[in-house]
Amino acid sequence: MNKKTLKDVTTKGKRVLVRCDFNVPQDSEGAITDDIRIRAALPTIKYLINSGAMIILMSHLGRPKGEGYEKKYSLKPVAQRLSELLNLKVSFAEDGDVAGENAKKLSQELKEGQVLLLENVRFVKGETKNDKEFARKLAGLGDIFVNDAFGTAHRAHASTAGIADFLPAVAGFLIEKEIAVMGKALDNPDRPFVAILGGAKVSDKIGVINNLLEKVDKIVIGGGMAYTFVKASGGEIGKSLLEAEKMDYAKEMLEKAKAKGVKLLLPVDTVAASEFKADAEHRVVDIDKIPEDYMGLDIGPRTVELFKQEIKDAKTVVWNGPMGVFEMPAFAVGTKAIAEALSRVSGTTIIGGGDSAAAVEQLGYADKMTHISTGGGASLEFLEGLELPGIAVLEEV
Ligand SMILES: Nc1ncnc2c1ncn2[C@@H]1O[C@H](COP(=O)(O)OP(=O)(O)OP(=O)(O)O)[C@@H](O)[C@H]1O
Ligand SMILES: O=C(O)[C@H](O)COP(=O)(O)O
Repeated sequence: MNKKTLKDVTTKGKRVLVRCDFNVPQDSEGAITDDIRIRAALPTIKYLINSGAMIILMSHLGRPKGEGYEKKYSLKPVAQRLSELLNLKVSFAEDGDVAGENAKKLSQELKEGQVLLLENVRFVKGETKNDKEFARKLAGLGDIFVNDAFGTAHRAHASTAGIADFLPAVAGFLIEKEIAVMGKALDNPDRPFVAILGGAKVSDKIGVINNLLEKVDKIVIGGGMAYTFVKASGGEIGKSLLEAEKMDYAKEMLEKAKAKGVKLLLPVDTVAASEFKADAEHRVVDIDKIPEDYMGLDIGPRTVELFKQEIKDAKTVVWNGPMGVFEMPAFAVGTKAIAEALSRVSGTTIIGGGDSAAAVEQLGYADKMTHISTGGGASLEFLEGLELPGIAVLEEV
């Protein structure tokens, strides 16, 4: 990486603003169900503690609308978990303005080696708009900016990009590690190279397929991503997740794959449910014959076998996005089967995304994978070969 890191700057006695990606999955009560992203930030935070910096952490959580404090999206549970993991008090700036009076006061009071977490930066509209004034306000809290939020490095937001206009900006250890490991695996990948896409952020991630078709030998599409393709091919998808404006694009991608000789695989069957609920009535149906009032919430058994066959002999696999609503046991079968199939691949396996990583970890396959990236969309954009805005703004060596 040709970017400066933490080690290239003096941090002792400095207020260091660190952008992390603490966008962790939570249950309906707000309890954190997977803390990989918090643990992944610890090397940077511990280094700063030991170097005598005053540490001010920033993150987003979920996608609030930018209209001030909302309990559901508060980072307070993250402050508690972080404090347990560090075995150290982590102050929390309860502040709907994020960088308002309370945050200012608490950041001024920090002593060397102490840690403060700000509230969810997306409580302020200016964050996702990369607003200059909000970036300036955040920057006003510190002396140095460290970006360690690999999972959010594909967003040009105030706390990931704009802030670098006002402070010296360097990379944290997580960003450094992600780029090193993925760069090495993906620079000249062993083939067959297979990408598996799923999840629910369809409009966000469907766009990567165009570039992926230039890089991979096969693309396997499951999860919420599949139904737009099925519908675009003339299938009946009932109430399944659909990105209607992307249907033409999906059609184009199916044609492009054919023209390029890249195998693009869609599910052949699905577990369709009467509602989006853990105990909903459900049954297996053909992927293109989902009844009108049903929705596909997992890949079906024939699809599992088909996908497993395609993965078996791969030499490089990148997986992003679960195959179904794995948080509900009735719809977790496909994701579990794919995770298991990946754990047997002898080549390089890279898992990207908050939920995909959580699924692999919960199933006990984490140590069977080459790399579990903290980035979902970010790792896909990295794989596409795009420059991530949160990294582009950092100072060069
Ligand atoms: N068929 C489906 N219908 C609706 N939701 C689905 C379906 N399949 C998977 N999902 C949901 O997709 C979500 C995960 O998607 P997402 O695209 O956010 O992946 P991710 O691995 O978390 O990546 P990122 O870190 O980019 O968010 C899960 O909460 C899961 O329940
Ligand atoms: O989960 C992610 O992929 C990152 O935290 C980025 O979140 P976003 O897609 O809401 O920007």
